[in-house]
Amino acid sequence: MSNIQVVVRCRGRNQQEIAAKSPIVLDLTDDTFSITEPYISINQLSSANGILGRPSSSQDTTANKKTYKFDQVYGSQADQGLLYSHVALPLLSEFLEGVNVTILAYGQTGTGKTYTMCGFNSNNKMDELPLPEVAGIIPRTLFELFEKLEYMGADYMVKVSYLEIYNEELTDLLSNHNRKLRVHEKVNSTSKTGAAQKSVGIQNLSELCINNYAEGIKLLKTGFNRKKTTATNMNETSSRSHTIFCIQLYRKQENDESMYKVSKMNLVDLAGSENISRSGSIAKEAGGINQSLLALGRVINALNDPKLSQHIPYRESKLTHILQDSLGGCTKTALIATVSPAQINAMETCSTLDYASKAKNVKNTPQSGHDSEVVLKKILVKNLTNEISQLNSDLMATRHKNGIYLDQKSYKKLLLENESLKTQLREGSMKIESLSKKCDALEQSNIESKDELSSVKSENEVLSKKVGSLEPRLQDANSKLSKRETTITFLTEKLQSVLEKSSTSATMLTTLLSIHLNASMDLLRDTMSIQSSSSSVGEINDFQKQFENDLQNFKLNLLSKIQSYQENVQDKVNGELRTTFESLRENIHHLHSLYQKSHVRIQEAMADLKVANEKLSGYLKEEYLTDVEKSISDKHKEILQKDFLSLYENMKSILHKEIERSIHKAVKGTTAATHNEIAKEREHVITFESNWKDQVNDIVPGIEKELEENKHVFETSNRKLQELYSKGSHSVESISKHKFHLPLDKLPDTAALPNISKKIESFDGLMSQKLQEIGSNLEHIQKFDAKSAFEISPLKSTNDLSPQKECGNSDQQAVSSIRRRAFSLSPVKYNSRTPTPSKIPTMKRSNTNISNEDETKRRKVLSSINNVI
Ligand SMILES: Nc1ncnc2c1ncn2[C@@H]1O[C@H](COP(=O)(O)OP(=O)(O)OP(=O)(O)O)[C@@H](O)[C@H]1O
Repeated sequence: MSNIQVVVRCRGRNQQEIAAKSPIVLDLTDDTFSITEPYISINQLSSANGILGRPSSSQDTTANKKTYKFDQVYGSQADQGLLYSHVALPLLSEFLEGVNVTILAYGQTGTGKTYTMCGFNSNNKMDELPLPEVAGIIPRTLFELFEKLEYMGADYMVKVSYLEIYNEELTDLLSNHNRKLRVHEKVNSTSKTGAAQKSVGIQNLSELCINNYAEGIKLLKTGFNRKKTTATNMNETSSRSHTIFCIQLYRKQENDESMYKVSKMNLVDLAGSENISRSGSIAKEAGGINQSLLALGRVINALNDPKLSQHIPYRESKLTHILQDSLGGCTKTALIATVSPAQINAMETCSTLDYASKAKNVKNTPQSGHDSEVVLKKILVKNLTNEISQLNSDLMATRHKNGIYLDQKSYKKLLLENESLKTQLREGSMKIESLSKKCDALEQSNIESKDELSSVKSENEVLSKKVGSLEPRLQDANSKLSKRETTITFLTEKLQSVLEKSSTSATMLTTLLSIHLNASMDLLRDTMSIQSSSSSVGEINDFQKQFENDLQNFKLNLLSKIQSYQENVQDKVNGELRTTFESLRENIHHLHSLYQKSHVRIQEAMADLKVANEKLSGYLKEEYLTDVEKSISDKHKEILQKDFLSLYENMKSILHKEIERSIHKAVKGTTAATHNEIAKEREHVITFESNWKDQVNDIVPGIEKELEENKHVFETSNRKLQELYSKGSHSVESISKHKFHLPLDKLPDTAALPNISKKIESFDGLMSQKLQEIGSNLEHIQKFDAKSAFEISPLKSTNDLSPQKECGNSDQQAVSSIRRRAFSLSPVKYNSRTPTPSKIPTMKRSNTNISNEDETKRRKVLSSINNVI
């Protein structure tokens, strides 16, 4: 078992951070690289963004410092080569030994994940060697892999694939086809140990063979350019997706030549783990990215916690499902956490470091040698042969025809795919339907919530109106209360003064009474002293005593009464009035607190309403409306497509009908016109025929006569010729006889030769005279024809029917053409040396208005009549 190796890479401050004058808050043991003291501290707990998260127990925390420890820490001075040689190269060696390895780059957007993994930019050319300084882990690994394989002289095969995970959707970055990719678990039953091993694979993902570094880098570049990137606040070319570049190595085993060891290297560039609002990424997208990253976090948490380790939630996201083996599985894994040193990113840096320190505790059980996946050579060759034969059959099919052709198997496969796509489409449309229903329901609920909102608003308005109306009343009550309070104090004061006055007057009264009493007593005493001598002194004494007693009683009575009155007043003032006053005050307080509570409640309700309103409008703006817009546009597209198809069909049928109707009309019109023409022509022909017959009847006897005469001349000439011939032949025979039977000393008689030649010459003259006579006769016939209503027209051969040619021909040509035509019609063979004019003249109507078409028709008719005749 070994822990995931966790490495932190801190880049230097970028332009944005420098421009923001954001100070460096990260403290590293070494600005380049530290493996012996791999500490990293954040200097400030509070940042511009607020309080940073609480440190976990494994971190040292002083008041303003939070320190983490990792396996390796790289600073801004560390270059690509250094990181590669310490992190990737050891893993490459293990990979060559047959161990599955994974390197993950994790961190906030713009901190250098893609830089670390690929190092591409528009200027550098990775396909040129030596590798540029900025080349990241993938190009360096590809280069080193082939170097090592060549050095080892191993029998190997390398395949690569490039996968993108964007919003939980998989894309094959090395394929032009948009085939649906599916994560599936496969069982590698060909393990050497015989035990069935499970691994996660991706159906339909292209795995392309590469033979050298250049081929590998070409594929990497192709896939890299297809990645989804957007400009965010933090990075102009921010990768919005997770990508996995996978290298698979099949290496022949040294001890068993029939077996190939298979190892896999996953090079993962994760999407930014940023805070949505700060990075400026689209909410849904960031949600999708974070869903995978959160799932990754949960997997790491579960792997950390023995209680949760019973069920590791690998299937919560595509990313964790695919990387199942890399986290807590049989793969040797390294995580590179990239961070920014600036204070403005301190929050994200802290959360990245927290994440990374949790990952540090995850334990994997990398397998090497006999435990790793082994494939029989036969199976490997069989797989490859199948692949090649399929490609070949596709190629053959394509070569034999133009366009894209597939062999039967591929076609069937395509059909199956097509069928499954159709099913998916159906499912999709069903989903759309259900979604649109949900949309409707949402719309309904939205309307309801709007209604609710408006009713709450109106209630709120009523309440605020009530509050408004209550406020002056409360103020009124308050002022009344204060007035009453002043009245009460005034009254109390008055009462107090009255009481004081009454007590003083009572005292005064008592003193006055006692003075008076004392005076009366003195008077009485005086009277008594005067009357002491008298008899009634005893009575007077008694009366005096009685009077004194009564007076005393009265005094006491008065005092007690005054006291009770005073107490009564006091009680009244201190008791009832106070209680009334207290209850009044309490009431006012109660009323005030009630007012304040209702005010607070109303304000809370207003804030809640505002939040709900914002949420609703945000939801409506960002998700609901986008979804609705998308579904509406999809529906629109679908409807438009349908409409277009039906329109197209309608147009087609209308056009067909129109064409048929036009053809029918044209045929009808042409037939009628033709019939008309034929009828007209027939009339013409009939007239011509009768004329012709008349003409022929006139001409024929002359011709017959001429012929008869010529016949006679011919016969005589013929006879003469025959005679001459027989004579000649006799002479020849006799000559030859003479030649062969005469003795050599006897020469033939050459004196007869001049005679013979003379005879031949005279015969020749006779013949030419006769021929001249025939010619003049024919001229005579022609002249005769020209005078009549018809002229003898050259009956052209079919090749000479064009009117221009006819018009352009000279008389000479016309005559020769008459002759040619006549010969072509005559059964007598054409003799170019002695052309014989046709005995049956062809005719042409002298009327020049007749169109060429009519002319042609007429000629045809005449020629056919000619033939018949
Ligand atoms: N260590 C480094 N040295 C030099 N430049 C760096 C370093 N790290 C990153 N950069 C530069 O910072 C910029 C952003 O880097 P990068 O695109 O790799 O970020 P990221 O983490 O992959 O972002 P995102 O998640 O948005 O794709 C790039 O221009 C890159 O060249």
